[in-house]
Amino acid sequence: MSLLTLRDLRVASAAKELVHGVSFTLEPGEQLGLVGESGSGKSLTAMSVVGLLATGLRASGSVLLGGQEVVGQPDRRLVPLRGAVASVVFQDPRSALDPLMRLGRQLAEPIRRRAAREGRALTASALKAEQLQWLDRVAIAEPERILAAFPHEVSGGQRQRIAIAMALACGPRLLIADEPTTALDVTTQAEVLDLLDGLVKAEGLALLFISHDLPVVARITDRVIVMRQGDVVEEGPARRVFTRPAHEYTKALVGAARRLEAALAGDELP
Ligand SMILES: Nc1ncnc2c1ncn2[C@@H]1O[C@H](COP(=O)(O)OP(=O)(O)OP(=O)(O)O)[C@@H](O)[C@H]1O
Repeated sequence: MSLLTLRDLRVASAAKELVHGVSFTLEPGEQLGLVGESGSGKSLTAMSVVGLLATGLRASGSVLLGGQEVVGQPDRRLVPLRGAVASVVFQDPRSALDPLMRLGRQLAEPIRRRAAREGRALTASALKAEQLQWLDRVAIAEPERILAAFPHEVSGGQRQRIAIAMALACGPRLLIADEPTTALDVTTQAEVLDLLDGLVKAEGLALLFISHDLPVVARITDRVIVMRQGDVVEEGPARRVFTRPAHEYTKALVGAARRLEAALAGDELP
């Protein structure tokens, strides 16, 4: 059974429809990219998967996550799916972190929730060992200082690493990453992306990776869906979409990415 199946997902505000019927499936362990310019409906599609649309927005159609319908379900039905089946890493790690709580306490929460779900007793020393293990897996140096720190006392890259650790510590089968590196500087972007890619593959997780950056998506996903103004305009293997785009809009996205790469490399622009 597919881990995730969207059938004719539509998202509308009181004023208008914003996502016009998106359908796709995601298999366990598969990495899928969702690309498109700003405002194309990527985030609304992704947030519909976990039933986290803003007030005033309504989803219709069907989203089956881990075999359970998400659309139209009350929060109490969705809470058990969040973290256990799918968890989310957002563009700005501050949205996942409480500014007034030490990072160690925040990281302890998903570790405790997972242990409770799995019926494991967790002693204080076992909890500490798991916290340190997660910090190691997200390549955080000075783990003791970081555990005792508040979010504003660590760098943006470290905040995102902690947010990734928290998302994975829940033990999900699907990780949704919504522009997870956009808020970081270029060097940190590459490091965090490699980290995310490595962890997802090591854990055998499915990934729904959202970005406007087609080359990045092509690098870490198997398959790509291209969205424009609330519609899917192209879907296919990541390499093929990047090297031989079929739709005019995808051609424009690829062309823009190539021009940017050439400019950064100091080549002459075509
Ligand atoms: N709460 C809301 N109320 C009304 N319209 C919204 C709301 N959230 C998003 N929209 C609109 O829905 C459309 C799709 O938004 P969405 O956030 O999914 O785009 P996106 O492709 O993720 O863009 P970005 O890359 O900038 O995040 C946009 O036109 C946006 O303005």
